[in-house]
Amino acid sequence: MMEVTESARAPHPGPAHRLTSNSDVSTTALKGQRCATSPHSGSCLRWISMSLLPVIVVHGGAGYVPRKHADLSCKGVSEAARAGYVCLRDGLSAMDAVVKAVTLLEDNPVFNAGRGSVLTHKGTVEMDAIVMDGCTLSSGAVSAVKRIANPVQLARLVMEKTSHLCLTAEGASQFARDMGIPEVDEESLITDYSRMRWRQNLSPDANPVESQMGKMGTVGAVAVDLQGNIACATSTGGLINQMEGRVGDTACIGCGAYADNKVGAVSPTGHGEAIMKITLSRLILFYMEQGKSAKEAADLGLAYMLDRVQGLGGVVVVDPKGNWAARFNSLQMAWAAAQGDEVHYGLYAGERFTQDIQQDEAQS
Ligand SMILES: NC(=O)C[C@H](N)C(=O)O
Repeated sequence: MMEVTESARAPHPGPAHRLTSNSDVSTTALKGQRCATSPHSGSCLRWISMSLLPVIVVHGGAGYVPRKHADLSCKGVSEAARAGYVCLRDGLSAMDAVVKAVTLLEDNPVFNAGRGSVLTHKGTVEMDAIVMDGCTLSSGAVSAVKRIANPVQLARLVMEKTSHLCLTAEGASQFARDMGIPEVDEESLITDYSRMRWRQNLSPDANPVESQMGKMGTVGAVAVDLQGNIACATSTGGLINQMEGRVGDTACIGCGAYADNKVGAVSPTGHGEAIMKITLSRLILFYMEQGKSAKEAADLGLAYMLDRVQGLGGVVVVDPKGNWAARFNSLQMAWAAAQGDEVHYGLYAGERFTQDIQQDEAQS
């Protein structure tokens, strides 16, 4: 994994910051667990941590974050993690929490998802999103969907209201209309920054593959709730100047997300074609099934992707006990984790800031 020395960058404005020197952005194993059965989950048996649950970990995309977006990215992921954590603390499900967090990130124009999505070669917005429930292995996804503000919510409806796993393009739009989801003006999803980068990449001497790393910004979340149920969600505008109709990893189960109460959950970001070639999310969970920790498995999966298909990216990972990891081999990845009434976040490798959630709530 890329080792970046501790950044001189100041943490984003806000109370109660401290910079830790902990370069291991993941939790350690814990003591004191019990086994429990949820009234909602039938036969799902889970090991529940007394101290590490609930937990949510979010990311705002791997790649290079422009300097002017660095603080906004950290603020965005911290707020999303915090909002998801409040859901969990209030007893809502892991699925509620990841959808809440990803919805906020989609609404934030700093990220490449929902509002702020990158543009296709033709200058249009086509988005992919997925959710997965680790108790039942139910999943829902949409791909190449247009003119809706929150694709992650549509993905959840695909999971809950249809017998399918993925709806695409016009079929997904028709389903959104059937579900009463309002259509938004495409312009409202497009930022000046996205349009500027689209124009730059239309020029004949542009290198769109290289510039992918300039704004990846896909968003995602993984969570374990108080019942020990696990869920994940991922949402993206895709790759800069991608072909119309391109379906990336985000809409594909096992690639752009996977959650299983027995093992953990993964939400990745990075070059979608590389992620799909090695089915990154499921691969990382496979390593965890073999006994690797969340951090070890994340590093092994990312190293394999780099070695085998020269793909860069990042992941957030949780296991059923609430151990988590945020790992990446790109230059940056905005991430945040909320656990034990603290939010940890960072942007460069080895960087970790911490805020106290209760103290912040008392001050606001
Ligand atoms: N920003 C990203 O992570 C891109 C996304 N994985 C895709 O290829 O569509």
